[in-house]
Amino acid sequence: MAGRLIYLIGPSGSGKDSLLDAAREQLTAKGACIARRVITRSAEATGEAAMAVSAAQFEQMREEGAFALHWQANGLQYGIPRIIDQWLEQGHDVLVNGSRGHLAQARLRYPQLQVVLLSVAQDVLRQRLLARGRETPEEVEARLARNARFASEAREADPRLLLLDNSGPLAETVARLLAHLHQ
Ligand SMILES: Nc1ncnc2c1ncn2[C@@H]1O[C@H](COP(=O)(O)OP(=O)(O)O)[C@@H](O)[C@H]1O
Ligand SMILES: O=P(O)(O)OC[C@H]1O[C@H](OP(=O)(O)OP(=O)(O)O)[C@H](O)[C@@H]1O
Repeated sequence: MAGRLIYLIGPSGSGKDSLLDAAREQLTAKGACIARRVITRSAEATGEAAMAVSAAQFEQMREEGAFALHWQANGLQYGIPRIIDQWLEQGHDVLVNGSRGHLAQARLRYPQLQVVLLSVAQDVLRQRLLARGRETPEEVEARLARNARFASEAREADPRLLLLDNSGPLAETVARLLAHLHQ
């Protein structure tokens, strides 16, 4: 039986990477797989279990069909490796740190994908992004503006989606994600 594709979305800084990292051990123990993103940012600034490549390398990988999904956001290119199709065929659940902007296209390719939407109050979000220290204050504001643009879309989102608030402790968000996946 095919596995489920869990497409995790939410504003920059809402905790997508943190959630996947914190849940990694328990998820893999249950046979789930977490996609490793390919991103055109430097390895130092990747700050996660992602593969950093140059724009030229990304383009070559894209042309060779290396990606199941790929998109552009925040001035960067993001790719989800093709191996997820094999994992899904083998019956593994697959979790992807996805893009809100790419959701419609992702659904075309994976009509059964399940959306998990992380949310965090905007002021908490600003503080977390600044504290993360990866972007400049201007880049943080651009991410917050991008978030605002998606806010209305989220309200009319897929009724089957799981809405996860991550304004509280990360461990609680992890527990709610695992409970949802195992129910
Ligand atoms: N529940 C939480 N409580 C406090 N800080 C959090 C929580 N979740 C994430 N963070 C912090 O917020 C920042 C942004 O999280 P990150 O996982 O990088 O978000 P995203 O992948 O969605 O951009 C990181 O510094 C992270 O440590
Ligand atoms: O369309 P959006 O929902 O805004 O998403 C744009 C991109 O931002 C996130 O990546 P990344 O983790 O690189 O960025 P972030 O850490 O700044 O959120 C997410 O995984 C997308 O790849």
